[in-house]
Amino acid sequence: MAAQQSSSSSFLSSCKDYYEMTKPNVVLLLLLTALVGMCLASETWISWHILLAGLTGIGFLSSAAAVVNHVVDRRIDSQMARTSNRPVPKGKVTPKKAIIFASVLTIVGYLILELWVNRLTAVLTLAGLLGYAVVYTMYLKRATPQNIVIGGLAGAIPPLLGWTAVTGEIHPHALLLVLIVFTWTPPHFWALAIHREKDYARAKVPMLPVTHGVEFTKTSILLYTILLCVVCLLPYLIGMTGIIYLLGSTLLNVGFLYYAWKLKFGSTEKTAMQTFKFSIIHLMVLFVVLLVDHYIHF
Ligand code: HEM
Ligand SMILES: CC(C)=CCC/C(C)=C/CC/C(C)=C/COP(=O)(O)OP(=O)(O)O
Repeated sequence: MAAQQSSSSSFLSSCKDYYEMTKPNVVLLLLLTALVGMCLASETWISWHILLAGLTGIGFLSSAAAVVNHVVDRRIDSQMARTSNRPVPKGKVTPKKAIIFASVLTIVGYLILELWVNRLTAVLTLAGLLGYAVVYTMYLKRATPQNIVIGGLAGAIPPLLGWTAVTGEIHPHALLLVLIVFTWTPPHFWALAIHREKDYARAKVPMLPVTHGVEFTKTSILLYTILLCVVCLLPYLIGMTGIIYLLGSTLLNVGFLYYAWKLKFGSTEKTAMQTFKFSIIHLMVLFVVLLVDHYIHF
């Protein structure tokens, strides 16, 4: 009885480790942006089977990319306080088992997209996986402080994946959604990188605060946030969205600008982390506002 109990609790804790490697919170936000891409692609309700198969396939391939990142980065992760407790550096999951898990997710996810959605979405999602797991993680992250600017393209692609899942075509409106996430990524990540600068320096990862200093990074965050405000206006200016989006995105952008300004000119120890946390709320609410605006269009 006791042996049975301990084997079931070790099975549960093993499931928890595999789940953790998929970066579930990141993948959930990626899926929200994909869902919004799907809904904005059509004037009518989208079919349930595209919605389910599309989100499952995109979710599986994004999760697979996150698992590969855990394996490739295990040395770096073991040297940073934020990541040293992850399942692979802790030895709770072997790299081999993690790669088998990532492979299963990749094959199943790809087949779902190829068989029940369309080939364009399957291929673009696979490109997103390779962009994050290979181009960003294996190369850019270790090579240049512009790593997250270029690598950010992989994380920005889900709205396009959602759009192509519904229409089978690449549309300029979908690319504009990608541009919003792409411009949002540098202030999102660099705020955290300032807070964790010592971690990155110790692990010898050339993140911007390590190579160019904290002040330069704060200026870059402010400039990208201003750029984000301009990019966020475009959907309204080209008639893609209505007044609800204009009001909602303006409020959110004022909030982001407030944090970016404070970080540069009146920062306390907490401001970088507050800016990072706000960035996540900003993107999440922005995409919900896009959705509301789409269905209640004045
Ligand atoms: C190259 C691009 C990106 C980089 C380098 C990056 C980096 C990071 C890092 C280092 C964390 C902290 C993770 C942790 O504490 O375990 C994080 C958290 C997060 N990121 Fe990003 N990110 C990127 C793109 C994105 C994108 C595109 C999204 C969603 C659309 C996103 C959503 C999130 C969320 C939701 C969290 C919070 C995770 C949690 O609390 O568990 N990130 N990001
Ligand atoms: C198919 C598709 C859309 C794939 C993209 C999927 C994906 C998981 C993108 C997220 C970007 C992200 C969290 C980067 C952080 O990596 P990091 O190594 O800098 O952060 P860490 O130190 O927390 O691991």
